[in-house]
Parts: sequence; C-alpha cells; structure tokens
Amino acid sequence: MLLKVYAATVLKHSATVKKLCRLYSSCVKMSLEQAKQVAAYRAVDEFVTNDCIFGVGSGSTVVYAVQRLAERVETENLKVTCVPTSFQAKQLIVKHNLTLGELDTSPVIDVTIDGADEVDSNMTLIKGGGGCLLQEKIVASCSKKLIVIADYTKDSVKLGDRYKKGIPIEVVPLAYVPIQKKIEALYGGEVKLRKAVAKAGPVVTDNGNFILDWLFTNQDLDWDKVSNVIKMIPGVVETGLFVRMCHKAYFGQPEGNVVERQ
Ligand SMILES: O=C[C@H](O)[C@H](O)[C@H](O)COP(=O)(O)O
Repeated sequence: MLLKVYAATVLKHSATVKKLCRLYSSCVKMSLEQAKQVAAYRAVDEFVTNDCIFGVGSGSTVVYAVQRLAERVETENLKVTCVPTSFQAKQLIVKHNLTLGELDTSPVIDVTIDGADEVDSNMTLIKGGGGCLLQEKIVASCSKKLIVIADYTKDSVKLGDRYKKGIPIEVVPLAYVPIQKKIEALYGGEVKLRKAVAKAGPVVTDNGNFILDWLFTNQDLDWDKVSNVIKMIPGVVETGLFVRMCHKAYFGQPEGNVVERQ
C-alpha cells in the first residue's frame, strides 16, 4: 500500500516537472523569436530606402525582415527590388508580393540583410546552418553592405564558442570523401556529411551539391587563410566562413532591446 502511494506521488511530481520544463522551453523559444524579430525590424528600418536593390538572406530570422519590408513597401509606397539568396528567400519575396530581381539585371546590390549561425568578435561569420551559403556569399559579394540580423545566442567571441555544429562547406557530391579526408589532414577535427531529416541520405543544396560540416577543434585559426585553403581543394564550391564581409550586426536581446556591433 505504502509503495503504491509512493509511486503515485512520484508520478504526480514528474508530470508537474515535465509541465514546467515544457513551459520553460516555450518561454525560451518565444524570447528567441522576439529577439530575431526586433533585430530584423531594426535593420530593415535603418537600411532599406526607396529605389534600393535589396539582397534577401535566408533562414528563420530573415522571415521577420521580409515581413517588415513588405509592411514598409505597402505603407510608404517604396520601390524596392529584392534579389534572393536561396529558394526560401525567393518564396518569401513572392509570398509578400515584393518585386523579384536577379543578379543578371541587378548585379550591384545596395544592401543585403541576412542571418548568421555565429558572429565572432572580428565580425567573422559562420553561415550555412540551413544549407544556403553559396548563393548567400555570391549575393553578399555583390552588395555594398552586408547586414547581419540574429538573436543573442549568435553573438560570440571566438567561432565555436556558441555554434557547435561546425563550419558548413558546400561540395560537389562525387568529391565529398576526399574533401573530408583532406580537411581533417590539414586542420584536424571531424568532417561530417550532413544528412537530411525527412529523407534518407544527404542534404542536397539549392545548387545540387552536398554539405560537409567541419567540427573544428582549434578556435585560433586564421579564418581568412583557412577559407581560402579549403576553397582551393578541387570539388569545394564554397565555405560558410564569411570573413571581412559583414558591415554591421544586430543582435536581438531577450529583454526586447537590440545590441549593435560593427
Ligand atoms: O544556411 C542558412 C543561412 O546561412 C542562415 O542565414 C543561417 O543559418 C542563420 O539562420 P537563422 O536565422 O535561422 O538562425
């Protein structure tokens, strides 16, 4: 009998603990979403002007930037041409009835607003957590300014302090194994083929390539040099290291304010 009462009490308490955990994680999620939104709105309000050519980044934070852009285009009657950095970005532009541009007709972009997986104290970025780094880097390289929008968890001192999934590298499928081995031999760590979640097999990018995630161990590398060396390996298309490209970063905070860094 005593044992039964004990078991019932334990079960009751563990249900309460589970409920509290769920409540806590939904609060954290809410504050992250709010942080992404305030950063995105601030950047769009500061950098988008009438008649501008605007590069639309990829990822979950950019969704808020496009929302804000659509509001401003509507209420202020702005003329903005939007150049996408991915399939997702193109869908967002179309969904919000914005003007879709392309690099063929708009090779010089006034400002690109994009997310990041991590931003270090030198404003070096890790990008490609969502698999979109190649078109993002092309568009960023054609932009007068690259502005990063992110929540507070992306703001770090050294790459790898906060983002633990490694540096994404886009590669031609037939070369992925030799590239893995070459990067491991050059710099150590572990290079993993990114697997799809709702599909058996690898992630295939918007450009038909694979993504390798390099779990590096040395945080003190010269990232500019590393990116260039990796890019020279035959079969590597692009790295998710964005060095000296970011003009300014906006980090949304849990309290609803925004920290700016440049
Ligand atoms: O491949 C994805 C892009 O580089 C994203 O901009 C980056 O992963 C950040 O995405 P999010 O805003 O969802 O954190």
